[in-house]
Amino acid sequence: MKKTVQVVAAVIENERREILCALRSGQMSLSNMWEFPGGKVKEGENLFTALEREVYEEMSCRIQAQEVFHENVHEYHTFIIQLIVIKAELVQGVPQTNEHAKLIWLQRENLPSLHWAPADMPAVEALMNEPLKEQSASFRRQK
Ligand SMILES: Nc1nc2c([nH]c(=O)n2[C@H]2C[C@H](O)[C@@H](COP(=O)(O)OP(=O)(O)OP(=O)(O)O)O2)c(=O)[nH]1
Repeated sequence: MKKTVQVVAAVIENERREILCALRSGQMSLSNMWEFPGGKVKEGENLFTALEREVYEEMSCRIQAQEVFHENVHEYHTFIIQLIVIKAELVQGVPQTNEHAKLIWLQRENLPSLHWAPADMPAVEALMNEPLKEQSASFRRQK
C-alpha cells in the first residue's frame, strides 16, 4: 500500500500581487517542476508551524502562516500526497535558493505557464479563480 504524506506549501504574495514560485532542483524528487515552498509535516507538528519551519530551512526567510487556502489529495507513482496550501505573509528577510534551482515572483494569471508538480494543479487553478476580494491583504490595502 502506498504511504500518504502530508505536505504543507505556502502561497506568499508580495505587494505587486505576485506569488512566489519555486523550481525543484535536478537533485530533488519531482525534479525541474515548480512548487510552492514548503515540505513534509513531522509527526505531531502543527501545520502552520511546520510551514514556517520548512520555509526558513529552504529559503532562510521568515513567514507567518495565515490560513489554509486549498487542500487536495494526489496519487503519485510511489506515494500519495495530501497537499495543504496555506496563505502566508513574508515577515522577515529575502527568500534564498538554499535548495531550489530558482525562485520567481509571478502574477497569478501567469501561474499556468509553469510546469507545476501535478499535485499543485488544483491549487493553481483555485488561485486563478480566486475572487479579487479574497486576494492578499497587502494588495487590498493599495486599492
Ligand atoms: N514543498 C512542496 N512539495 C510538494 C509540492 N507539490 C508536491 O507534489 N510536493 C511534493 C514534493 C515532495 O515529494 C514532497 C515534499 O517533500 P519535501 O520538500 O519535504 O522533501 P523532499 O523534496 O526532500 O522529499 P523527497 O525527496 O523525500 O520526495 O511533496 C509543493 O507545492 N510544495
